[in-house]
Amino acid sequence: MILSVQNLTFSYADHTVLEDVSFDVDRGEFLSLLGPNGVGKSTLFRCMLGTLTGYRGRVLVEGQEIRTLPQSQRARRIAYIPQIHRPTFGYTVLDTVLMGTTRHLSPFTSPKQTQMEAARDALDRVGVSALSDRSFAHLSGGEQQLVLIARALAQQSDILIMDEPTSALDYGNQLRVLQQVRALSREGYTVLLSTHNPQHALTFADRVLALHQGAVAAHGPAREVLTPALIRKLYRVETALADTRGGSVLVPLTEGEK
Ligand SMILES: Nc1ncnc2c1ncn2[C@@H]1O[C@H](COP(=O)(O)OP(=O)(O)OP(=O)(O)O)[C@@H](O)[C@H]1O
Repeated sequence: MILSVQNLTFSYADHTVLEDVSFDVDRGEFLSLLGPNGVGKSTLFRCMLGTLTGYRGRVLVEGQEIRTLPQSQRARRIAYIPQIHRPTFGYTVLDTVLMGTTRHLSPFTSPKQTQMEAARDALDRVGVSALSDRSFAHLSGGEQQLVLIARALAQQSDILIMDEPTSALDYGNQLRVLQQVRALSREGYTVLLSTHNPQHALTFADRVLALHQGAVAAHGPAREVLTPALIRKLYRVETALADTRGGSVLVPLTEGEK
């Protein structure tokens, strides 16, 4: 087990968002986090990243409480991959990825050979090294998301936290990014990824953690816990599960079909 969240309770002022949340994550696992808008997915991630520290309970990374680690050590263990945003700055793709290595740099040094190698290797790993000299701002959303993943890999952390990385992407780019993320987990990276699309969890994740009203509603292998009953509880919609050549598919039921 690489991560352990134990009895985590977090409140913003008097608004309790997470209450007594516990789960473990194994090395190399791809865990998908599901739950309705406002349930506390981002809040949970921010506690796990050590950026929110006022929680009760424990967040342990290989037995060490995350909020007691200095920022540089936290970044060595866990990388956060943000949603894409439209940047106004004019960095190249390679410079953007090099920023993932800056905890090794002082403001007065230029990237060393090893950092250049880490950045180029990371771009290569996610299949976008051909974009190295392009302007990051001018890439498509899918390409930008892959570059942000490369930046996290260049940071050389072995745990990747991704908050709705596919929300701004078209269908093809969503699948390409998720395939890439799954490939990284098969290489040994531990991935926690939140999504509003339970089908993505069903197709790509090993396990699912579902939050409902601040608590864990389900936790286990994606194909076992992602049932129409859970979907109804989380999202108040009716679905059916269909077996296809490509795996299980959640099908929304219309009024007449329920
Ligand atoms: N800085 C803050 N101060 C006060 N309340 C906050 C703050 N950030 C989030 N909240 C509240 O905490 C709750 C959980 O928010 P959070 O962003 O973690 O949910 P989420 O599951 O990630 O939502 P979404 O799926 O819509 O992105 C919400 O009710 C939100 O309004």
